[in-house]
Amino acid sequence: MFDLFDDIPKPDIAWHPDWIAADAGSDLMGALIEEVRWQQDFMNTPGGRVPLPRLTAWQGEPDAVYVYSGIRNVPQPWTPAVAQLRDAAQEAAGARFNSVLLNRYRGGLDSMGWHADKERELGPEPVIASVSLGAARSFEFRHVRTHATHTLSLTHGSLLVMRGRTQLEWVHRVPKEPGARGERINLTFRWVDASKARR
Ligand SMILES: O=C(O)CCC(=O)C(=O)O
Ligand SMILES: [Fe+2]
Repeated sequence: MFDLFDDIPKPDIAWHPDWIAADAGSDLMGALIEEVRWQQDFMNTPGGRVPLPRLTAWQGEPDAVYVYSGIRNVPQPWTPAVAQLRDAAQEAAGARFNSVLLNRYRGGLDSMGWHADKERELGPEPVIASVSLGAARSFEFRHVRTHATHTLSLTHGSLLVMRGRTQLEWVHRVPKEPGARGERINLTFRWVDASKARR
């Protein structure tokens, strides 16, 4: 039948809300808080250098060098809980990952602004596997041309796989939610081809 809404674009994603059981997810979150070397990074804005509104870490193979804001980021070695999640994410996504960006949202005022993960070293149609633990937060997609939006609640133990043209056609963010209580950790597993990096 003719459907008025057939034209509304949808991001190319796979969504597994109950990917990790709640107890196992809580154990993993505790391990990640302990074993990961969390750091406070800064970004350059017209108003000066400001702290990112979250803690971050970058792990992976030594050659998975990632350049952003002109900074060459050499990954930290894999730690045990991260490596365990990487193996499971590879299996679920049917793709290989040589690095991961970890984000730690300390509360509802921590956030990540609109962006697409489309650095050259990720290639044109990257598969990105995003694991969420802890406090559920909204994850919004916005279509770059139509501004259509799509919102998911990234719950404890969930896996979101983004692929195909998602990074070309959509931006995404984790908005501030002053009412959200508690910490959240997110891991986005990627394949970085350092030879494609801008130099
Ligand atoms: O915390 C999230 O769910 C988003 C993470 C993200 O978009 C990224 O690391 O590029
Ligand atoms: Fe992202």
